[in-house]
Amino acid sequence: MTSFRLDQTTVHQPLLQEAQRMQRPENHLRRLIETPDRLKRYSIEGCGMLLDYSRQRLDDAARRLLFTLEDALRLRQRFGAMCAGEKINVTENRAVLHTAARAFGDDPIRVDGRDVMPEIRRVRDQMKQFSEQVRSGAITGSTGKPFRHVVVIGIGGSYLGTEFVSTALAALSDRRLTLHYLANVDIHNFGAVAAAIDPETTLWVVISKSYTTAETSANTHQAEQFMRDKGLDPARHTVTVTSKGSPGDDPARPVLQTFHMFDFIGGRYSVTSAVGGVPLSLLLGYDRFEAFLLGAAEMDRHALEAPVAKNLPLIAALISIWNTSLLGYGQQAIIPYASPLAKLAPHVQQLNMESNGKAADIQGDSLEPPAGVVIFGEPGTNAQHSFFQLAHQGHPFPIEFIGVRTPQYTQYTARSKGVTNHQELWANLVAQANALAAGRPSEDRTRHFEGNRPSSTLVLEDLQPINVGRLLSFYEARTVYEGFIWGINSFDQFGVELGKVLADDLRMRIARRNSEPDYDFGDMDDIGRGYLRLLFGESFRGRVLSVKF
Ligand SMILES: O=P(O)(O)OC[C@H]1O[C@H](O)[C@H](O)[C@@H](O)[C@@H]1O
Repeated sequence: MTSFRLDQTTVHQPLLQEAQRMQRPENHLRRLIETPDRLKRYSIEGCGMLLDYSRQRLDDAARRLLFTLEDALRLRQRFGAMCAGEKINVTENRAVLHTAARAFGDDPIRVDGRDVMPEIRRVRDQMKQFSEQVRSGAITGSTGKPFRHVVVIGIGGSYLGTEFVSTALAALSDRRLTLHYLANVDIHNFGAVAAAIDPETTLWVVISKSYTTAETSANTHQAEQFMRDKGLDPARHTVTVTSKGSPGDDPARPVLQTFHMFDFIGGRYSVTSAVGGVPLSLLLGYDRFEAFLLGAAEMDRHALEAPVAKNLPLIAALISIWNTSLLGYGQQAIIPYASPLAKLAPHVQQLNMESNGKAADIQGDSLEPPAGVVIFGEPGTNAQHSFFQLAHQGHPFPIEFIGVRTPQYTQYTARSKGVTNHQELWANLVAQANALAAGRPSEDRTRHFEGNRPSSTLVLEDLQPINVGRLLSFYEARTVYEGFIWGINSFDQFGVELGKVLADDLRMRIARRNSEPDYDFGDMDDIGRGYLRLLFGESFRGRVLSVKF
């Protein structure tokens, strides 16, 4: 039988032995990076990107073995099946076709025998037309004024990826239009947005695949009430991005326009669908959005076609598995030395951790230990001045650094200590990766740097839409490949359900108290009761609080 998960391959035990061998002092990264041509032999280029993994704890023997996983687990073949519309989301019996959202050829992509491309093209055309009409002022708010504020209401996959891309490309945006996000149900979030917009010139873009998400519903109600209070008709200031037939696609509740999402594109993989497409083409212009899609499509092809030794996301996935499941690191950081990529780590947190934080394989059998890795990150150099103390001397974690060769602003060239800001940034990027790898021994333990801390560096030429598209698809493909190696379904998310069910019950009880002031939560469990009493100004024991905190 062919294996579908790492720990069932014949190469698993040998890989564990290789990982053991890497613990020996002679395999310290300080030694590995001194081997001849290390950088040349442990870096690859493709799709306008460079991946340097010379500072990973790998030597030729370990790498050779790691690369055999491609064949043992038929990784690219499985990636191909995904792109061809096979229903690899087995628990939900769905195809996984985020790659179709940026496919531009004439080839059909079929699900259950039906070509999905005509619908995808239709939504793309709709986005192009709508964004052009809004940007030109042909479509206006209800009082005839052009839209100047776009508020995206959505959470999780209906928010994070778009925020990553809009932040990355903000320098190219139409400065007449301001994009705001309303994700959290926290009223502070709504209050801040309400204070920043001008209702007459505001377009609300409600994004929800299900259109039943509690936070999104609450914020949409809040927005509708706010518009009515200002004497404006919310329907004439709203578009929805949602699944066909959802409550957000109800002809009985008309809005300016509805853009469809499809069940074969999961929320966290949906940036290249209308989820990202509507806000990004409003902000940047449709042509820039399309350039972004073309970059993502190019990386999809690379991920599928490049042989393992030259395949950027596949190598990144193998390294991630090597670090997590073989060397035993439980965390990874993404540290872009480019502030426009500040929202990359929050996006990849959802993309990767919601996809791969799983305890069962695709056949429903237990995984011990569970799959997944904790991902976090902040831009450098800021990170150096906050948590890098721990990176250098505390509990170690692998890092993915990202460098950008040409910044978005090239006109500010004042020099400090003989260098420009951008050059200073690069000096730090290179220094950090070296310091982590090589360390610096000292007799004084407080000043001792153990080193041997792995990192990779991804270099992009610039932050134009095409490269941001490539980067987005790189992380998607990396996540998918990791899931294939662990043998899990990276496309469901049952782990988020339990908390929602419990919140439903609590919401009902709070609503009951709102209408029945005598209801004291008496039929609840002790701890839950205590917290709901607290919310209504009583102590855990049911007395009215005298001191407010
Ligand atoms: O797009 P929606 O249906 O509103 O879902 C928004 C988000 O909420 C859920 O809880 C999931 O964890 C996410 O994967 C999803 O993207």
